[in-house]
Amino acid sequence: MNLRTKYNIPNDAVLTIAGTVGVGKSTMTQALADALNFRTSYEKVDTNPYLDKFYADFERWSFHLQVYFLAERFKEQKRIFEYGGGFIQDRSIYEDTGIFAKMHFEKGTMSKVDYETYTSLFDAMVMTPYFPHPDLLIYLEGSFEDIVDRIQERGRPMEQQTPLDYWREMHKRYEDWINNFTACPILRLDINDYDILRDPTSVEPIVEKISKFLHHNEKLKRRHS
Ligand SMILES: Nc1ncnc2c1ncn2[C@@H]1O[C@H](COP(=O)(O)OP(=O)(O)O)[C@@H](O)[C@H]1O
Ligand SMILES: Nc1ncnc2c1ncn2[C@H]1C[C@H](O)[C@@H](COP(=O)(O)O)O1
Repeated sequence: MNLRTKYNIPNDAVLTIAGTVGVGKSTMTQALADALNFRTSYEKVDTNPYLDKFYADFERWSFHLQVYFLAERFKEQKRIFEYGGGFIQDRSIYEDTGIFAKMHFEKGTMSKVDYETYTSLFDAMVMTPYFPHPDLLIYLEGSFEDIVDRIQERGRPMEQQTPLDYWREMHKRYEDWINNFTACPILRLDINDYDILRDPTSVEPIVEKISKFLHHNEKLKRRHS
C-alpha cells in the first residue's frame, strides 16, 4: 500500500513547500511526490533568463525578475488546476511578494514605483477569491548556519558570490513572515527532525503529520460550514 492510501491523503490535494533559499524545498518536493505519487511543480532555476543578471545587479534586474517569477508561478498554478490537484509545489507564490519583492524594496534595490506596480499586479492576480490557495503550506525551518552550509554545498556560483548578509536578512524575514502568514494552513518542519536524503524512511512520519493536519482542518471546515 502506498503512503497516500495508507494515510488517506486526498488525491486532489495541493501541498506547497516554503522556506528560505537552500533550506531543502526541492529535495522535500521530490521526496513527498515520490511518497504520495503526486506531480511536482518546480521553480526552474537553470532556464530563468534573469536570475544570473539579478544576482550581479539587484537594482537593474529586480523588477524584471519578480514579473518573470510571477508569470511562471501563475502558469504553474493554472497547470495544477487543470490537472485537478495532486501536486507538490516547490516554493509558494506568497514568498515572491512577502519576502523577495518586499526585501528588495525596503533595502533600496527595487524602486517605489516598480514595487507598487509589482504588488498591484500580484494582488490583482493572486489575492482574489478566484485564486485557489494550497491545502497546506509546509514550512521548512532551520538555523542560519545550517542553511548557509547547504547553500555552499549546493554550489550555485551566483549564490556563493552573494554576501552572507543577504542570506541573514532573508532568514530573519522568513521568521517574521511565517509568524504572520494566514493565506492557508501551515505545517512547520524543523530540518533537524528528519533526514530524507540519507534515510528514506524518514518521509513516512512527515506524511503522517500532513495527513493529521489535513484531516484536522477538514473537520474544522465542516464544523464552521
Ligand atoms: N534533509 C537534508 N539533509 C541534508 N542536506 C539536505 C537535505 N535536504 C536538502 N539538502 C541539501 O541542501 C541543499 C539545498 O537543498 P534544496 O532542496 O536544493 O533547497 P531549496 O530548494 O530550498 O533551495 C542541497 O545540496 C541538498 O542536497
Ligand atoms: N521572487 C524571487 N525573487 C528573487 N529571487 C528569487 C525569487 N524566487 C526565487 N529566487 C531565487 C533564490 C534562489 O537563488 C533561486 C531558487 O530558489 P530556491 O530557494 O533555491 O528554490 O531563485
